[in-house]
Amino acid sequence: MVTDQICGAEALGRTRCLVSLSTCVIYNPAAGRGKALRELEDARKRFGGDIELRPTSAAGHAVELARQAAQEGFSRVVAAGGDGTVHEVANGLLTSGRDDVLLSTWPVGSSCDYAYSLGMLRWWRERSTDIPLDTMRVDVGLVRAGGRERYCVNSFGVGFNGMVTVEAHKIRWLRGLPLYALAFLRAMVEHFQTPPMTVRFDDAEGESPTLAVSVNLAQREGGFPITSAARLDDGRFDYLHAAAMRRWELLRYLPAMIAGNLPTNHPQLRTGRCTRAAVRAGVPLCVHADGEFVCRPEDGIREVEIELLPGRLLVEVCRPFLYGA
Ligand SMILES: Nc1ncnc2c1ncn2[C@@H]1O[C@H](COP(=O)(O)OP(=O)(O)OP(=O)(O)O)[C@@H](O)[C@H]1O
Repeated sequence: MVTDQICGAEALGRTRCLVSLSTCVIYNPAAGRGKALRELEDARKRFGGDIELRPTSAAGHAVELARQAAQEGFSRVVAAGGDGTVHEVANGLLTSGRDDVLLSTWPVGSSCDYAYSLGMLRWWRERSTDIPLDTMRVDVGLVRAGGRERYCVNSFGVGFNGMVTVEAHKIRWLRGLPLYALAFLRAMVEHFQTPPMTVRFDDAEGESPTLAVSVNLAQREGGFPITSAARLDDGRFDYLHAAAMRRWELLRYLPAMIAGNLPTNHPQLRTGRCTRAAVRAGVPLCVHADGEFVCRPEDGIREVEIELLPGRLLVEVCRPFLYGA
């Protein structure tokens, strides 16, 4: 039951609150490699205590908690954690039957790529209590693979990118970009392969050896700004298709990936925009959506597709810091 709760923005005093919002914070105590709890204690002091805090008890639980919060009538649901928590909370809201619930982010996770594009990461880190927050309707992706269906809000990766996620989940002692850079190097050693794949962007289909396919709504994937021109509400995915690359080339381009300036004229690096994409392979695929597994090779799934749903989600943004400005 929602009572008289104070919205986080109102509790900031000088910060403008758009409407009187009832706020439920869903937090992942495991996020940020266990450092989330400390940051949340800090947040409690910053935002005041009159916000409903609900912890997750296991992976996947945030989906259920978010759906429940929307159905109980909360008007704002905060995902406090990393991209995995945002992914789950977004999936809960998008399957709740309500499209007017505001998704906000308290980025206490490891990489927080979505919060980066929303401007919320810098807002959070700078403790920018006098900068007003705003709302924005953004696009989401609907992913289908082997009878599974789920929403994605930030990034979608097939092949090598999925294997980087496998390695990132094994590393407990790093956070953010260093974590994903190490996971990248490990994946390069352990899982480098370029099997033939049939890749379709809208109606253009082609078959080629493929290292990785990224189809992103936002700018960063695993901390790397590989689709840095992406806009959250432009009705398009930004994609990067890394075809028949060699190991040494991948290593050579790591600094460019970190800096967000991959070459635009490399014959094996194809970029563009689309509203639908599909990948089919002769080998089982490793696929992530927002850093969470859609499928791993052991699932035996060889086909995956993603479709853009324009303006499906209402999110809280910090406009001065939008897109990492
Ligand atoms: N109570 C919990 N116990 C263990 N794992 C959990 C719990 N709640 C959520 N999880 C899982 O923890 C994983 C990591 O969460 P999250 O992505 O939010 O943090 P992170 O990995 O630190 O951040 P990022 O994805 O931005 O690098 C997710 O797969 C999520 O499902």
